Amino acid sequence: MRTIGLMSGTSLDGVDAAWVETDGRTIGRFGRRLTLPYSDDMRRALRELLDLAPTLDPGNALLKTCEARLTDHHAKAVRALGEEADLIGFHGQTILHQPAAGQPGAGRTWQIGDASSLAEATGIPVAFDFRSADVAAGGQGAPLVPVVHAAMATALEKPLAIINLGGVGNITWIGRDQQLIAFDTGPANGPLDDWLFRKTGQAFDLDGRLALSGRVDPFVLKHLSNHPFLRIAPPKSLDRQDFHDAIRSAGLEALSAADGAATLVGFVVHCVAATLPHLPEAPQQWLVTGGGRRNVAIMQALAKELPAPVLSVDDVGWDGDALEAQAFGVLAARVKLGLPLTFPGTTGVPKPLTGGRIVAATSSTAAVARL
Ligand SMILES: Nc1ncnc2c1ncn2[C@@H]1O[C@H](COP(=O)(O)OP(=O)(O)OP(=O)(O)O)[C@@H](O)[C@H]1O
Ligand SMILES: CC(=O)N[C@H]1[C@@H]2OC[C@@H](O2)[C@@H](O)[C@@H]1O[C@H](C)C(=O)O
Repeated sequence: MRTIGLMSGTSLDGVDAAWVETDGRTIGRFGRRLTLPYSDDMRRALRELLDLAPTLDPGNALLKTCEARLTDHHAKAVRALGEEADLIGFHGQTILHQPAAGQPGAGRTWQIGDASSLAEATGIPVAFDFRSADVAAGGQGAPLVPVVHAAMATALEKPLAIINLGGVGNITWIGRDQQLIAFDTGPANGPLDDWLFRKTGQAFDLDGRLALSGRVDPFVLKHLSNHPFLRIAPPKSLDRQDFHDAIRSAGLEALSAADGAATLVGFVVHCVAATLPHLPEAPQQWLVTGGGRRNVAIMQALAKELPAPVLSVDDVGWDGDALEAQAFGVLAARVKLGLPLTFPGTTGVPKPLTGGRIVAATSSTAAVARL
């Protein structure tokens, strides 16, 4: 199947799009990929939505405008890619994530984006709503990408850890017998980006330069490191805003911009190291993906903290900028083929679970024609 995966992650930096040929279990070929960044205005509107999301009415005007703009931005990304495809995997933008572990029907996860409009705009069927069946079954609804990591890592030595450092961090651990364990590690670039924006007006700490010029404050780091999330056994997942209050009250505000950035980097890395007690066996190597792998301060601190070599996924031939988008291309194929998306070891569902829905351009065209 020729698919286009589309991901708009928690860092709100833009839409990643990637072309993949796949049968859902294996990858035939990766094709073109691109990122279509959001304007500052769009990023501001999305961030506002995240703050409002817990009490947001589905008919809210800002929500509707944002959703339409977001969908349009995804359609532009597909057009810019300029590739033919049989299916699009459209993650949408998570604005709220509140799973209720082990309680079927009690949690919720909310990704905005209008799949029918995207199918209409592109003429390609769209797989979407990847997380809600899992949450409805009492799973965490995240992470979803681990099954794709496992498909890509067949030739690599195990046990292996893949760390994704986006707005939030997550880990995929693959054992010698292909056992899969995955969960969110803690905040990653989200709080760091917010700090940089507040203190310097920059969207993020380019290459970690500011953090490298600062010093970790041991008291603030200790305070943050006591967060109970880190001790909870997996499965576990996070909303981008989950650590917001903890970070606000940790004493960060008294620090300089550079020391605050260094301390937040220290915390991101501590969260990764804190996964070790939750893993059946220490990884032989750690592969880092997501934008955080470009932050030199993060990569240096990871290499110091972790007991095995730390590499970027690009070092084993993967594309760390495209990986999540590629994964949603593969997951789209899995939706179409009725293959499971989530597993007891990834989201805590009792047994492997299918998910997602597909909408085709023709159905919505027919619906429009009937009006
Ligand atoms: N050159 C760089 N130097 C430092 N940090 C960078 C660099 N490039 C990207 N980043 C960081 O990576 C972030 C984007 O990462 P990524 O695209 O993996 O996140 P995402 O996919 O939106 O999030 P998630 O995986 O949580 O859904 C940026 O917000 C920024 O903080
Ligand atoms: C609810 C949600 O959108 N979660 C994201 C977020 O960003 C990183 C981490 O938190 C991960 O659990 C997940 O994304 C990746 C793509 C996943 O599901 O594998």
